[in-house]
Amino acid sequence: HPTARSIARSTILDGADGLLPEYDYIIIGGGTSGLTVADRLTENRKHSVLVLERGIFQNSSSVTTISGGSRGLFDPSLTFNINSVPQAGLDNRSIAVIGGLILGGSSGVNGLQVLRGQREDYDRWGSYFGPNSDWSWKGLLPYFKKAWNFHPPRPELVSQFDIKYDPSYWGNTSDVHASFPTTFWPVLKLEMAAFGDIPGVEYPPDSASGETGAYWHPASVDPATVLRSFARPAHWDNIEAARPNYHTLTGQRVLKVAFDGNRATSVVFVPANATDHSTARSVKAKKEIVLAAGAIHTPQILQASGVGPKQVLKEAGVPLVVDAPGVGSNFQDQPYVVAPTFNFTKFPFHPDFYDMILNQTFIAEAQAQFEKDRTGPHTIASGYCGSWLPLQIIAPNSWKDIARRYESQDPAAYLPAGTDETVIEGYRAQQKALARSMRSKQSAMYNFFLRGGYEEGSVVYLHPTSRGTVRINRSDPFFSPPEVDYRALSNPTDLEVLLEFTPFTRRYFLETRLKSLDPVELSPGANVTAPADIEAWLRSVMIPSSFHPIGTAAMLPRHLGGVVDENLLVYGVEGLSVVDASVMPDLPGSYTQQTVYAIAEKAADLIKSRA
Ligand SMILES: Cc1cc2nc3c(=O)[nH]c(=O)nc-3n(C[C@H](O)[C@H](O)[C@H](O)COP(=O)(O)OP(=O)(O)OC[C@H]3O[C@@H](n4cnc5c(N)ncnc54)[C@H](O)[C@@H]3O)c2cc1C
Repeated sequence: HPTARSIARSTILDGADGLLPEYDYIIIGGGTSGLTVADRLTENRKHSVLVLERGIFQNSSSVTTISGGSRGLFDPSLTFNINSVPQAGLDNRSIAVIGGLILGGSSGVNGLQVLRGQREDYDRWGSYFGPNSDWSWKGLLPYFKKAWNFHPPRPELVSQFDIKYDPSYWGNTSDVHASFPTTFWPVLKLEMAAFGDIPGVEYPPDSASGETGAYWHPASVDPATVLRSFARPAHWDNIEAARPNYHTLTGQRVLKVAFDGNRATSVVFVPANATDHSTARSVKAKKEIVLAAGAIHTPQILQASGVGPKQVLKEAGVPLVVDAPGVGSNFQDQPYVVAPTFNFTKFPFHPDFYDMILNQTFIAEAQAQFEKDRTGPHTIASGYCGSWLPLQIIAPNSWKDIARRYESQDPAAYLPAGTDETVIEGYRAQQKALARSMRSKQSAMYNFFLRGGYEEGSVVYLHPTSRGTVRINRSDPFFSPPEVDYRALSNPTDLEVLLEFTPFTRRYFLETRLKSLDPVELSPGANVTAPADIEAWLRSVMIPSSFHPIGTAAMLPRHLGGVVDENLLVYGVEGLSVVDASVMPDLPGSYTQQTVYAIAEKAADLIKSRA
């Protein structure tokens, strides 16, 4: 395929000795957003840029292989893994908080699913600033197009599986690729058609058209190599286009941003394996310091730098630069439940998803085919289809009451005790907007994603109402991981919504054409029907995360607890911005990577425009 343009190749510094004393821009975190922004800022070769990344360059097969989805998730050398605060709402379970810790960040370990939220999601973000904000579907669409290079599915797949797609929602110049495999599991056709048996479910023209419904979507796979397409190969790798103005220093943990008065002037860092400050160094930024350490670590770095809730900083002994109550508040992720799970006891389809796990002959044949011409089952990453549905389809009898009860809550009632007034006001604004989304046909609350096997059951709750926190460790702000508290199910609306998901999912299996496959419920079991029993089961199995953390440095007006403004500049200081998933004020009705790349593209334009 044509390489659309020259990709960056930063000089990768061998230790901190090659550092310049000063750069125009320093980017903290060489992940999904950080490498995208760094590439764009160095394109004209005028500005000097340093990327500081805690992980290292890793190109093992755990990163590149796409067959079966994320392998990095199971390779501890590629990720951080923090234990969350025990979750009172989840039988006191502690949850693994996992993200990419390599050059390329989470884009190098994620599940490769490429999904855009609904139009209303991005319009909602702008609405917090008023009617003229260009944070909107219309304002972001050019950046979605710039961020992604779409490759349509093969014609034979399109006709075999009735796939709808429309390239007009996509671009074709980026080196971040979105593509389809050369084959799909046969049962998916029936499973996708079954969604249409449910009243109200539509099939939009494309997964990226910003609508709800059932659809097929691509994966972040480069179709030319059938390897993972992610921020590092897309925005960093190309040796032919060396950019002398662009340095990358890997294996370094940023401890904090240092200020001269209110101006962010330098970044303090240590080798990633350091356990104290004795080897700390610092490097200066002339124009701007850009935070891109992800939604878990960006708030840690801000707080450790003196930008955060003043009480938290006081308890941690960190001198205050600016009281920013929103830093680390408003933490959100998408709860995930592997169930209800059904087994199709009459299953005339072969092959299926489980052949790639259990059938050694099949796996070997697939491997031979893949080695021959890079086609076949090994081109299948993880999920490529499912449904993203509004509450009124899921809960036809109760959606109005759920939305009404949610809207009438006191916004402070379920936030942590002592939450700042501005953060409460921000939640009040979100509450109004989310209640509207709950009533809208065009905002998805529920997602069922299909794998194409004789067993299915993967449900994601797209717009939880509970809000968590990410705080520095008060006794060791710099070297201990931050304290991550999902506060799962702290808002009772989440349980109300989730209690509707189980009967709805049962309807999908038992009251559509899928009943011809004699589905039998494996988990939690057909006898678990009383709300109290479903609740007990949910509390024991639900994971409050789909690895989509956001919101901890939210782009919201300051009086609504915002941390960054519409230009992504941190309030109350100068020369400091945030460009990663932390800035999303609330979740899109989809997974997050597609949106992170689009935000980063827009961020790069914003930064360049103030150069
Ligand atoms: C296992 C997993 C599966 C996922 N699956 C999907 C999926 O299928 N589809 C989808 O759309 N989304 C998925 N996501 C989410 C998506 O990948 C993320 O939303 C997105 O990549 C986040 O980008 P980011 O730039 O905010 O952060 P990241 O890409 O995580 O980048 C942050 C970078 O900062 C570095 N860093 C952190 N702290 C420091 C420090 N102190 N000093 C220096 N560097 C630091 C990190 O090492 C990392 O490289 C998944 C994520 C994970 C982890």
